[in-house]
Formats: sequence, structure tokens, C-alpha cells
Amino acid sequence: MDAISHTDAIRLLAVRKAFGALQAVDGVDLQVPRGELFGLIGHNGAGKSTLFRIMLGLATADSGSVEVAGCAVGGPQWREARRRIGYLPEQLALYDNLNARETLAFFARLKGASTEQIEPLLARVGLTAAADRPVRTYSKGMRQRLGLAQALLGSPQVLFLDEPSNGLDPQAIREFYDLLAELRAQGVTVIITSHILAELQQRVDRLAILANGRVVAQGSVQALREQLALPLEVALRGSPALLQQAASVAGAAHAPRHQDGLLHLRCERADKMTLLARLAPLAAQLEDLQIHEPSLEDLYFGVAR
Ligand SMILES: Nc1ncnc2c1ncn2[C@@H]1O[C@H](COP(=O)(O)OP(=O)(O)OP(=O)(O)O)[C@@H](O)[C@H]1O
Repeated sequence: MDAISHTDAIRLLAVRKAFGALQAVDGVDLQVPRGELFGLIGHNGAGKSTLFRIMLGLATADSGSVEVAGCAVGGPQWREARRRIGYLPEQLALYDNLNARETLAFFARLKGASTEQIEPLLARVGLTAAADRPVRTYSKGMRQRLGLAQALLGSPQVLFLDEPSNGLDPQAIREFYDLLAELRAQGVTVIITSHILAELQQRVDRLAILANGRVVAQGSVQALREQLALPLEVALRGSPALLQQAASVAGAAHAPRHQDGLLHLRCERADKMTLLARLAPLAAQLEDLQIHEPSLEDLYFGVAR
């Protein structure tokens, strides 16, 4: 049996891959439901690209099971399933003498995709005006947008994007994620790697943190916050005397720290309401109170060190 009828776009079970003595992927389980925007993060050499290559059938796992787009990777129906998958590698090789239109025509031929998509895709990534210029005259961000257009040829159901926002300016990053949100709304599953954690934090449905070839945490950002139980930070603004009073009300266990006119308190998630109740008598005199959840970067350093 090759065609698989569950609703996961990706299913990996106990996947392993070694390069000589190096265990690059070391027993990875991963399930990504259809239509999810899923982030894969990890340090340099954690195994992200290798895992991508295994899921794309470009590298073979030593053991474990790998299913993508409802098909066993490398199985008898894989060639057909591969057409439903788009890929933007970390470093896409482009022919500098071709222009954007010719580049997409080239990739469309390789992929067996219709060339009718070329003009709409150029418009979608904002390259219509530059489409006749050779790629060698493109900025890094323009090359990256052309790479994304190439990945979208054939209207893929599953899209693998390896560091796709690399080289994009803030405006282009925003447009890029808007485009991913549109694709996701159409039911496309997107797997994305990035080292810019703040960028992923607000945008992914779920993510996996990879360290030394292993998934060390997996879930939504909020679920990871709860699983990892990292402390929150409560920041208070008010007069110096009031902040002094708040620090002593909170007590040393909350590690009070004065910085930039604010009092910062560390607070275990389970103690949040108790701390707020203790501070409540001072509330009318406080100018501001903010509660900061741990960032994705905090979560990452909590597990991937
Ligand atoms: N073809 C190969 N031959 C030998 N070792 C390899 C090969 N490909 C990857 N590796 C090694 O496997 C490990 C995982 O590499 P991989 O490129 O998957 O990491 P990554 O998480 O994508 O890193 P980065 O964030 O730097 O892109 C690294 O130690 C790397 O040197």
C-alpha cells in the first residue's frame, strides 16, 4: 500500500540518518496536519536541511518511515506525489543569464508544471516589472522571491521552505508571510525553517525544536510555554518609592530588579495570580503593569542548549 488516507501532510516515525559516525537525524517523530504552517527550528547543524532532504526524497533515511502528501517517500507512487510538493532550498542555484520568466519556464519544464502559471506567479511575488532582466542583476531579496515563485509552480499542496526570508527586507518579509497565510487558507501545508525566531513566533501554528538530530520540543508556542514552564516577567511602572514597596511586597523569591524606571519581577506561571493579588493594594497608584510571556527565543534556549 502506497497511497495513505489520513489527514496528515507529513508523518515521520523514528527517522534516522547518519553521515559516517555523525548521527545527523536521530529518531525523529513528526506529524503535521494538512493546512498547517509549521516551523522547524534548531542550531546550525541540528539536522533541519537533512530532514527536509529526506522528506523530499533527495536523501534516504537509514531507518524509519517517511510519508509526505499522503504518500510513502520513495514508494511506487512517489513520482506522482512529488509534483504536489514545492521546495525552496536554502541556496537555490539560479542561472544568472536567464531572466525571471525564463527561469520559471525552466523550472516548470523540470517539474512538469504548466507555464500558464508563470505570469500570475511573477505578479504574486512582485517581480513582473523586473521579469525581463537577467537574474544576475537581481538583489538577494529578488532572487529569494524568484525562488519562492519557483517553489509555487504546480500549485503544491505541501511547501518546504528552507530559510525563505533570508535576505528579505522587513516589508518583503511581511508580504511573504501574507502570501503564506493565503496559501494556508487554501489548505496548503507549509513547513518553514528560520533562524529568526521572532519572525516565526507570531506566525506558525506549531513548531518543532530540533537539537542534535532530535526533536526536543513540539507544539504551538503557547503549548511549549506551558510544557516548559519558563517563568513570566511582570514589569511595573510607578514612583521609585512605590516600586520599592512593590519589590518588598513581592519578596526576594521574585528576584526584583530595577531597570529603566521599571521594576521587573520573575514569576512562575503557577504563581501569577498570587503575585497579582499581593500587588493589588498598590494597583491604583501604579502607572503601568505588563506581563511578558517567554519569547520563542527564551523557549529555544530553554531546551536547545
Ligand atoms: N552530505 C553530508 N555529508 C556529511 N555530513 C553532512 C552532510 N549533510 C549534512 N551533514 C552534517 O549533518 C549535520 C546536520 O546538517 P544539516 O545541514 O541538516 O543541519 P541544519 O540544521 O540544516 O544546519 P543549518 O542551520 O546550518 O543550515 C551537520 O553536522 C552536517 O555537517
